Amino acid sequence: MVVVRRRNVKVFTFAFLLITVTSFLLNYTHQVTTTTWDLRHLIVQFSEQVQKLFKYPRRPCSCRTCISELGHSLWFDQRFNSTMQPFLTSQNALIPEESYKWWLKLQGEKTPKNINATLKELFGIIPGVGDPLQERGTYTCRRCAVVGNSGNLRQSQYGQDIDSHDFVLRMNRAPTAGYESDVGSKTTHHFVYPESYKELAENVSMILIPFKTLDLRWVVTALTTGTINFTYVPVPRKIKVKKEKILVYNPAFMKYVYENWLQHHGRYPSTGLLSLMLALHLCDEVNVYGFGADSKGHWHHYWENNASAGAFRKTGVHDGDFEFNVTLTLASIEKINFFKGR
Ligand SMILES: CC(=O)N[C@H]1[C@H]([C@H](O)[C@H](O)CO)O[C@](OP(=O)(O)OC[C@H]2O[C@@H](n3ccc(N)nc3=O)[C@H](O)[C@@H]2O)(C(=O)O)C[C@@H]1O
Ligand SMILES: CC(=O)N[C@@H]1[C@@H](O[C@@H]2O[C@H](CO)[C@H](O)[C@H](O)[C@H]2O)[C@@H](O)[C@@H](CO)O[C@H]1O
Repeated sequence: MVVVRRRNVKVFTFAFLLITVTSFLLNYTHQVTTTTWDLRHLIVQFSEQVQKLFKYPRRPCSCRTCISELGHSLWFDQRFNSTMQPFLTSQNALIPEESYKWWLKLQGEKTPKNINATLKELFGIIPGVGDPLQERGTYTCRRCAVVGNSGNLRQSQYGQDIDSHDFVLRMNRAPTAGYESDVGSKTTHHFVYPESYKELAENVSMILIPFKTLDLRWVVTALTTGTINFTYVPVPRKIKVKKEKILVYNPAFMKYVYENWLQHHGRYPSTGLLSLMLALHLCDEVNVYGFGADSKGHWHHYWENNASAGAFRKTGVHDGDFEFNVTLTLASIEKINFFKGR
């Protein structure tokens, strides 16, 4: 009788400990699971969490999985470099010589102004710091939607889903007015270069992607004298964005994207890939919308009716197919979620 009771106490103690430790570990990872008393399932979960705890004593985020956690895909681990800085800031405004040489060739500027003087002038006008996307809170789950401009967004009804993210990143001439049910209405960050600039709402952060020295100088004049109105096409003389809302994409990060992720395909990365890569480094969960062709194989923009338009794949500046494969591979290894639209 006493022996049976002792055994019961042992079994009870073991079950109690198992449940306590498992729930602690699940809590530790903030993993959302449905309650189940299937012992085998519980043990598998338990061992997975123990493995994670040993692998990542301090997890980088509180989502179910965090993008920057390595060890799941060799393909990803060989490309992802968490030390690369996506933004130039007033404190980090130095472009390494090798990156600068590469970047200078992108648009073949004939007589570029001195880069250090240009950056000094720029960061004398914009603070280049203080944006929520630059600051990594400890132990949060930063959910980002990267919204490309593909026609596959039309009739997708993704609007509400896109708007539910903490950060919504859009680019170039993308409109939301009139397309809300498919693309949403929230924008926290908008990627532009002088030739693709569009007026932004007051609360939106503008991320300038500079492809040449003139692009950096354009920001200065567009906020002050309005003297630059032409690059390789006409560009707006003035922009209405608040100085505090302007961020600058790092040319060294651009080179990293070109080498590590694009493996030198195309002349340089597209705005879409540059946006996606920035999100991969700054967000914990990335959901991708509006990339790729529509179901009929057309590569037009969602706000245009010309189904045969497909500059993204035709100009030869970007390798649209290679870029799209990188995106699909990221989705296949569950680093991003890819929403293919219609
Ligand atoms: C004529 C031309 O040069 N078009 C380029 C335009 C154009 O300069 C701007 O819209 C400004 O007017 O910009 C581009 O980009 P664009 O503004 O077209 O689209 C943004 C990003 O969305 C993805 N995309 C777009 C259309 C489509 N059918 N499938 C897609 O996957 C791509 O990742 C794309 O980068 C650019 O900057 O990269 C790429 C385009 O090639
Ligand atoms: C249609 C075309 O080939 N235009 C190029 C132009 O490319 C565009 O550059 C943009 C950034 O400035 C952006 O990357 C866009 O996606 C590209 O199509 C530039 O390379 C420009 C440089 O002088 O030359 C134009 O012919």
